[in-house]
Amino acid sequence: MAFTIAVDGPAASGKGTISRRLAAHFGFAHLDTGLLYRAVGRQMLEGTDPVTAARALTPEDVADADALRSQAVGQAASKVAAMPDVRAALLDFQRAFARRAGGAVLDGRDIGTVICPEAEAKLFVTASTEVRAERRFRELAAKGHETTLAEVLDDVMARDARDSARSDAPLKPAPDAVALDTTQMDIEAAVAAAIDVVQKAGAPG
Ligand SMILES: Nc1ncnc2c1ncn2[C@@H]1O[C@H](COP(=O)(O)OP(=O)(O)OP(=O)(O)O)[C@@H](O)[C@H]1O
Ligand SMILES: Nc1ccn([C@@H]2O[C@H](COP(=O)(O)O)[C@@H](O)[C@H]2O)c(=O)n1
Repeated sequence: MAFTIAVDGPAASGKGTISRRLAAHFGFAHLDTGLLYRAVGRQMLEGTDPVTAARALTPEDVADADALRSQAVGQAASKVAAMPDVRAALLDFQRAFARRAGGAVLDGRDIGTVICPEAEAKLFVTASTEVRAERRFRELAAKGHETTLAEVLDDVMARDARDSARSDAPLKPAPDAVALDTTQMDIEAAVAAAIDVVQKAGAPG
C-alpha cells in the first residue's frame, strides 16, 4: 500500500515537526527533503560543485542533521535549490521514497506540486513571518547558537523570497493542498489539525 502525505511550506513554518508527528501517528516513513538540499549546500560551501555533490549524495551526507541546520547551510541550500540540475539529480530518490510501500510523509517546498502531485494527502503549512522567526530564534538559542531575532528574521525572509521566486519548482501550494496556518496554534493543536486532514483524505490507521 502506497499512501503519500505531502507537507510543504516556507522556512520554519513547522512542517518538519508536523511531518515527524504524522509519520509516528500513521506508522509511515518520513523524509525531510530539506536535508538533501542542505547537504548539497554544505558541500558547495566546502568547495564542491553542487551538481556533482547532488549526483553523488549518500545517506552519510545527511546523517548529521544537526550540523546541517545552521543558518549558513540553510542559505547555501536555498541557492543550490534554485539550480535545475541539482533538483533533477535529487528527483528520482524523492519520488521512489514517496511511493514506497507502507506509506510516506515528505516535507519540503515542492512535494505536492512536483515530487508527488498524486499524493493522497497534501498540506501547506504556514505561519506569519514574525512568528516563524521567533520560533526558529528560540530553537537556535536553546541549542547555543549565537544569533539575534533580527538576523533570523532576515534569514527566513531571504530564503522564502529565493524559494518563491525561482523558476524551477518554486515554493507554492498545490491547488489541492489544505492550508494550515499555525500562527495562533501550539504544536499539539497544529498536529491534531494535520492528523484530521490526513484522516479525512483516507489514510489507513
Ligand atoms: N505550532 C507551533 N507552535 C510553536 N512552535 C512551533 C510550532 N510548530 C513548530 N514549532 C517550532 O518552530 C521551530 C521550527 O519548526 P520546524 O523545524 O518544524 O519547521 P520547518 O518548517 O520544518 O523548518 P525548516 O524549513 O527550516 O526546515 C521548531 O523549533 C519547532 O519546535
Ligand atoms: N523540497 C525542497 C526542500 C528544500 N528546499 C530548499 O532547501 C532549503 C532548506 O530546506 P529546509 O526545509 O531545511 O528549510 C530551502 O530553503 C529550500 O531552498 C527545496 O528547494 N525543496
